Amino acid sequence: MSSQKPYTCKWGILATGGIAKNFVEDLLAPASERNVSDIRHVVSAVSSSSSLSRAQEFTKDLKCPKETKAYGSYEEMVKDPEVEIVYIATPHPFHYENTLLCLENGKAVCCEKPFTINAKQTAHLIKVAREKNLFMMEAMWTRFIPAVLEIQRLIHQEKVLGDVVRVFADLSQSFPKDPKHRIYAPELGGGALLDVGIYPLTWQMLTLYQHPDNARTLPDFTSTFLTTPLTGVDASTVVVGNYPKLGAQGISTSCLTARTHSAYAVLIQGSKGDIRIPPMLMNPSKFTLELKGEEPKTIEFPIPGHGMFYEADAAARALRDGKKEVDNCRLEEDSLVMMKIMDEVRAKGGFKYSDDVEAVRSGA
Ligand SMILES: NC(=O)C1=CN([C@@H]2O[C@H](COP(=O)(O)OP(=O)(O)OC[C@H]3O[C@@H](n4cnc5c(N)ncnc54)[C@H](OP(=O)(O)O)[C@@H]3O)[C@@H](O)[C@H]2O)C=CC1
Ligand SMILES: O=C1OC[C@@H](O)[C@H](O)[C@H]1O
Repeated sequence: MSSQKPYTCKWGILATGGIAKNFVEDLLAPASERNVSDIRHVVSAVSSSSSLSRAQEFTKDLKCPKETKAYGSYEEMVKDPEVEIVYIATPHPFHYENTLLCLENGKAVCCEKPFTINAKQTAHLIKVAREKNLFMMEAMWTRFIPAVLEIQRLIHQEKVLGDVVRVFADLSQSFPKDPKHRIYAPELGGGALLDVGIYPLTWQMLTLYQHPDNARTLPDFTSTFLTTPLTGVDASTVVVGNYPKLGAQGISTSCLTARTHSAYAVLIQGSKGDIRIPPMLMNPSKFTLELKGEEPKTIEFPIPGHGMFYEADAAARALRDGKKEVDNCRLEEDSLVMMKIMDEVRAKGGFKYSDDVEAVRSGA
């Protein structure tokens, strides 16, 4: 074990909903449980736009240390000098303004997926982060999960599957048909593509777009976007990408009214065999490698918690090292490209959110 003092990363938490709870539980988990000793996380502050008491209850329920401050507004928290980086956990339409608020107050940002509603908003955030020389990342946690990194190594460096020819990825969950729930509500950025479809698309990016022989060359896309009469958002979306440099195809599907089949959530097929990932594809802790003519082998990467600490660790190391973005989730080449693809899929489907939700600030 290194004798150097670990780098302390001081987090501010913006919003107190479902995913903020998981993220904070992971920040508070001892880093030693995942064999990490070079960094540590501190929850310096929690803010709620609802009320101070909601922020206080959140810190109490999650057993945050007594030093954790509670704020009844996001605006107050971003002025706290003890906060180094803010984790944004509001519904997607607020990511753009929330991130600007943080950057304008000199804070680094780790913002939940999707980064914003559209590519224009993401491009503006990148411009502001660069002008202010601040670290920023999209909290696409899948990109930092150990099993995922191992799969990338196996197929890109070791080339265990030979030529990768096809990748299927699906995230489908059957949600209660509540038009007010953020998953269906257009004013909260509802719809399959932005909420769940981004994950199977991420798998296409991780395996094919980022393949060294493709070198982040954009694929040719075809897509279908099925809207629901409930609220008009997409309930089911399919995106197929052709990667001519690889001779490969990626098929990404998502649905709000059916569930991913238990057989696999991701199937990566190559000339020498395949890799199967069981549901759920966001944070897999195991996968099965089946090479032609060999017995299938399941490889496990246990996750001692939700698995959100891996993205937090990557952010902390980047801050410690003075970097402005993380490696496996680059701002222009990964997050902005993802938003451009999703813009295109929505445009082909003839779907737009309200002007308010799609807006960028004037002069952006
Ligand atoms: N990485 C992952 O696995 C997951 C990521 N997500 C992402 O995280 C984001 C939040 O999702 P989730 O935690 O499920 O959402 P919740 O509805 O559970 O929480 C959202 C929180 O945002 C704040 N908020 C501010 N303005 C509003 C508003 N007008 N309406 C509703 N909430 C508001 C509230 O906190 P307060 O009152 O304290 O300000 C609220 O509790 C989404 O963008 C989603 O894509 C979601 C689930 C899983
Ligand atoms: O990121 C997510 O992953 C899990 C889903 O249930 C949730 O709606 C989504 O936001």
